[in-house]
Amino acid sequence: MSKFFSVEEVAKHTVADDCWIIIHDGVYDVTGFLADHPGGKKILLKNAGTDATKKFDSFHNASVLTKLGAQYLIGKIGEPEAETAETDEVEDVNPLVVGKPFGDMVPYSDPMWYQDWYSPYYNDSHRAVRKAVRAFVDKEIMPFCHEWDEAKQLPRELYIKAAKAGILAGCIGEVSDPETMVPYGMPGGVAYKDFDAFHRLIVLDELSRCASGGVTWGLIGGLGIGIGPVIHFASKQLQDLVVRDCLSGEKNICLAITEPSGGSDVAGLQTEAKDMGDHFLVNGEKKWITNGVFADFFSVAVRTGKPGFGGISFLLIERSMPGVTTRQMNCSGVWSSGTAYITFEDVKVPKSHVIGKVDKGFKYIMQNFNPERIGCVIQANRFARVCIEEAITYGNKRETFGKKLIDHPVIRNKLANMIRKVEATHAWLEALVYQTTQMNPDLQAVRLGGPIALCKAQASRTFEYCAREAAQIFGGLAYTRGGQGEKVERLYREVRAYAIPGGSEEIMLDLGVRQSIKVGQFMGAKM
Ligand code: HEM
Repeated sequence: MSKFFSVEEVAKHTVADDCWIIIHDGVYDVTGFLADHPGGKKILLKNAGTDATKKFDSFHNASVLTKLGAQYLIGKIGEPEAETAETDEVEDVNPLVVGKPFGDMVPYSDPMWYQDWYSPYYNDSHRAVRKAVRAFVDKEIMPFCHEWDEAKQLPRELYIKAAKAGILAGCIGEVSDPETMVPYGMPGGVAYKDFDAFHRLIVLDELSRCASGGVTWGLIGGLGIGIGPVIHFASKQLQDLVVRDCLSGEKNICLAITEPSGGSDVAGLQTEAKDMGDHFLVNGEKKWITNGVFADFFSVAVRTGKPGFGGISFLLIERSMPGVTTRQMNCSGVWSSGTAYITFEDVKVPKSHVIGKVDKGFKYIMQNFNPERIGCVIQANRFARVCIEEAITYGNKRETFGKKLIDHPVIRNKLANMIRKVEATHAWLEALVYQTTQMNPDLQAVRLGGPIALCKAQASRTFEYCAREAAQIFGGLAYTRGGQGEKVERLYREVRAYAIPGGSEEIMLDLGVRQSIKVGQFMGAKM
């Protein structure tokens, strides 16, 4: 039980060897912190013995108190509360509430169905997943994103914890044999057979609330796209080798397609796999490979046949195979995700490690693109949403020219434009995800490829726009790593990691129109 102090008692502790401060009704003895306070010693002494809540809030994120401040907390202002008898009184019901709201209610900081709008897509099982993943992210991820980014890696325990919480399995497509391949239950206690595309959307969306592409790419980036070819096209033997270990967080897999000579032009890839009878001899380089720094398995696109898209195959390469080397790349963002430059030098890959059929790899790459791009949309749009949340919250506390930022029409105009883009993108995303739950999978590549490509470009441009506008609202704080502008500064650096990989905006926009025109022609459009 905490100790209680009166305001008068705190007011007696105002000198360098005995300095107390009140923040949000907590009493902090900061004597031992004076020399280390990043904002300086004098400012604490100037406010010693007083309630400095307002000033504290204007200079810090709330997390500073829970993370760093906790060690200086010595008690609370007030008196111990008397035990209250339980009553049968009915709680006040807010007349504005129409359903079951969830989250902190900052406008537009969550999708509208969280703020209790009616939606045809979600039921109680989705609410259970939402709650479970949010609790996990708030406790296990959110407080540590900055330090993991600076350290350029995620702790191994995070993969294990995320696996146990069902988050790893909740971010990939359906596996053929969940009984043996999925080691833990799904989030929110939902049965595997009932876990649908909207549960998956929620898992990734909630995960992205951490506002770190380093964390999302680091935790599930390589897994989500690297395991796709394995679960959909590989032999049972390869699936047994890879899937369970990756879903238990013990091992990592990545997808290696892009090369130093080209990214979006997949058909031009050059890494060579020479048929040597009982094995392939692989030589080549891969670049910008998410999770490549620490991956145990690599789903690698190689050239086994003629030039162009007809001569590409997929091989499962293991790090333990001699000739595999990876090094960390220095990118502008997503630091903790282990982006790698990989060299394969005379790597002998047994024929049993061919994923699917030889020379059919291009088709597998194409099929992998739709879920990958939907994943990019989910992350980018949640990041854009975080920019709205941060900007609204900051705008309500920061004052300039005698009034709060939010009271300046120019700031509200910025927010309005951010909001309309994010909400439009989210509605399109949900409509597309719904199609994936209804449409014959063979039709999806043709009918959904174009709209998903356009939606990816829509999401990354929305993200870029919102990161820019939030950075303007935060001013210098978003130009400095850490502190109050931490999330916005980091996200601003990470925009390109969504606008380029998985199909650059330029390719997405062009593909979206080309494919829609073809579909229109097949459907008899008179153009
Ligand atoms: C338990 C009490 C406190 C703790 C643990 C604490 C911690 C910190 C930390 C970690 C920073 C670095 C920036 C960040 O990470 O947010 C910082 C900066 C700062 N703090 Fe505190 N602080 C405390 C109390 C206060 C109080 C009471 C004031 C003012 C009355 C204050 C004024 C400042 C200022 C002016 C900065 C620099 C902000 C900037 O760089 O823009 N701090 N503090």
